[in-house]
Amino acid sequence: MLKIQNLGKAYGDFQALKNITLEAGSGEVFGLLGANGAGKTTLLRTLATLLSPTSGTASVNGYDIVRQAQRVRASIGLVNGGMGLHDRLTGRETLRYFASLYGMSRAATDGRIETLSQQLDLHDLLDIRAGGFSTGMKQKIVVARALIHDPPVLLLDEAASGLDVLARRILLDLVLALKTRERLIVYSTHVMSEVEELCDRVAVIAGGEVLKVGTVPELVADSGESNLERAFFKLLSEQKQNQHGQAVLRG
Ligand SMILES: Nc1ncnc2c1ncn2[C@@H]1O[C@H](COP(=O)(O)OP(=O)(O)OP(=O)(O)O)[C@@H](O)[C@H]1O
Repeated sequence: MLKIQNLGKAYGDFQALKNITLEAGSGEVFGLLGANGAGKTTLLRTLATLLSPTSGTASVNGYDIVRQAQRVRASIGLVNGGMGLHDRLTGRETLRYFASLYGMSRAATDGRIETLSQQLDLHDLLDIRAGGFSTGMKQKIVVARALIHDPPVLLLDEAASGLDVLARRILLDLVLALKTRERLIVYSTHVMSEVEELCDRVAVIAGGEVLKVGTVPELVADSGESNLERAFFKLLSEQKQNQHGQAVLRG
């Protein structure tokens, strides 16, 4: 479902992603765990074909992110921090508008809205204008909007950041509700508890590199530490020591 091989992305001289190699399959919630600036957004935006890689390859749902960008876009839903809702449109109008961008018929759209409404409990907000939504309601419609075309891959980039405690709970419950055998969910965050609750496997990312991939229990056990946060910081300090060692060797 997702295959990334030696993917690199440079902004000018700055290498934001370095040789990322990862695989994830349908049915998984796959976490990208990293501090601010680790490269999570760059990676997700590259997979979403919004940025071009400068080296390596990746495929999403079997489609190459460079050569088959249109097909990749049809295969993904992307949720990032920004809500970007139009205050004057109701929930239903928002979803219909996005469905029209995907070329969906009215019948297919209304069927899909009904399915999403049941899955994500949207009943209360379909016929209210977004201007009157709570943050939690907005979050629900933003996730529904990303899923209107029923993509097999959902990319969530720090989707819970900036949400109040209630909206955050709604988002995490949505992710759990959306987990099906047919769908891959990639969930980027810097929050350990979100990874512990949601993710089947996680890639720890720092300085544009993947430091380790595994389940939370595997990462904790391999580190010899007592929890994910400690395991995470140990990986980061090992990376720093390696970089320091390499710098010394280079003289
Ligand atoms: N357009 C850009 N030009 C130059 N450098 C950039 C650009 N976008 C991001 N960067 C740099 O690339 C690195 C990775 O940024 P990125 O936003 O991908 O990280 P992140 O893990 O998503 O962090 P955050 O959660 O803060 O967004 C950072 O050092 C950032 O400053």
